Amino acid sequence: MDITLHKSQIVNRQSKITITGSKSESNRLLLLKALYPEFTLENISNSDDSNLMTQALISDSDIIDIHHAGTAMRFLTAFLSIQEGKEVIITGSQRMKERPIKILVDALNELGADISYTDNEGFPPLRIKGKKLTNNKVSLQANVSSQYISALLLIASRLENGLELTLEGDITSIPYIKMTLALLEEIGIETSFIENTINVKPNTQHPTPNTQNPTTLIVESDWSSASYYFSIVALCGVGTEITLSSYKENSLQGDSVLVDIYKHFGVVSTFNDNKITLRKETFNVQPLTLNLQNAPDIAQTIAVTCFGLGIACDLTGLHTLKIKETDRLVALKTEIEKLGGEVDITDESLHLSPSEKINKNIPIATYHDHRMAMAFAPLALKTNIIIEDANVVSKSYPTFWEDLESIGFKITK
Ligand SMILES: O=C(O)C1=C[C@@H](OP(=O)(O)O)[C@@H](O)[C@H](O)C1
Ligand SMILES: C=C(OP(=O)(O)O)C(=O)O
Repeated sequence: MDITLHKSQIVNRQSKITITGSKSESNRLLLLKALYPEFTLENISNSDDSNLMTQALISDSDIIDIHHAGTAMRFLTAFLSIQEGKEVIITGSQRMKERPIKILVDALNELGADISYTDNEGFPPLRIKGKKLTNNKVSLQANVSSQYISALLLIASRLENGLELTLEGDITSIPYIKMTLALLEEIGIETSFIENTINVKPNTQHPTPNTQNPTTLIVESDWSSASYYFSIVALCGVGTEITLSSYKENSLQGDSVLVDIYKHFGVVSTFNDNKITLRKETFNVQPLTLNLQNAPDIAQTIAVTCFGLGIACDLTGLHTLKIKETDRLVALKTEIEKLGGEVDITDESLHLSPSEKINKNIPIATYHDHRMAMAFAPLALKTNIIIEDANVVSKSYPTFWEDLESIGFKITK
């Protein structure tokens, strides 16, 4: 379904939006709950990816199709490898079959797993014969995707001797690794991360480490989803406010760095009572230079904000973008250039030149990538824009379009 976003204004200058739980935290906690059922979860993400994760964890089918859900694919590969006596094929969308997984499969097999490729070496689908993993030390390349590392950490406490993981090379997306370790600690598992070595202590006895004190874990709302509101406020007039719930100042999510980044565009954030209010203030228009190695999922949002404001930007640390839902660097260049911008990309960077106009009524292709749809939507504050295959947002934020309508966006099918 393609939709048209007509040139819009935020109706209520003090709009409020509630966003559901972080997709990243949810997918970790769902897996941990499958290993340690005693704790309860609140504010789990309503995203397709988390629903797929939930279903896959209880599936007794011998084929699991995880569609476009990258974290679920990686985390389940580790989970299924320790389900003794079970044999499963895990597959996904056409794009998933192009997203590399060899680094994780090699590490699991070195630990003693039995995982093979049904089609192309290095890529899903995988045939996984669940068994007891007997080794406890492994090294892996850390500059391709942190999801491989989190996947290993999530099952580590269930291995006989725990896990000692040595990370080779530059470590990408570090906040996601720290999030995994923090959640393990929250349920009582001991971990350490010193220089390039991570240790997780075993916890093979039943039930959970925290049995005497069963825990309810409340998932903080999704900061990547919040990024689109930072962009909206940045593109609005001075005085516009949007309040988002439920957020905290000390987040486990690396994308909370938005608070600092968007000061550059005059967006001032105030925390109060688990809510964050974004307010547009006057600001000095200046080019933006930023390394996003720790927060790759907000690269599209930031590039489009800069384009909407006519500001130049130099974004680096983007090497993981080409293996996500689509090659996000190529997708950004193609779509911003349709709108009249000028973009240069390398394998890990994006340069946007300053611009003065935005072409009207341009159809934006989304390439099965939720973040393409959501990142371009705020431009409707400047001009009419068409978003192709708009349902793609359900991968992480199913009510995105309704929420935009509630604050004044005019949308027709
Ligand atoms: O662990 C996670 O929840 C994620 C890690 C990041 O992936 P990479 O480490 O591959 O950059 C991020 O882009 C993805 O959306 C979610
Ligand atoms: C990259 C993303 O997700 P995944 O890797 O889990 O498919 C994302 O949500 O931006």
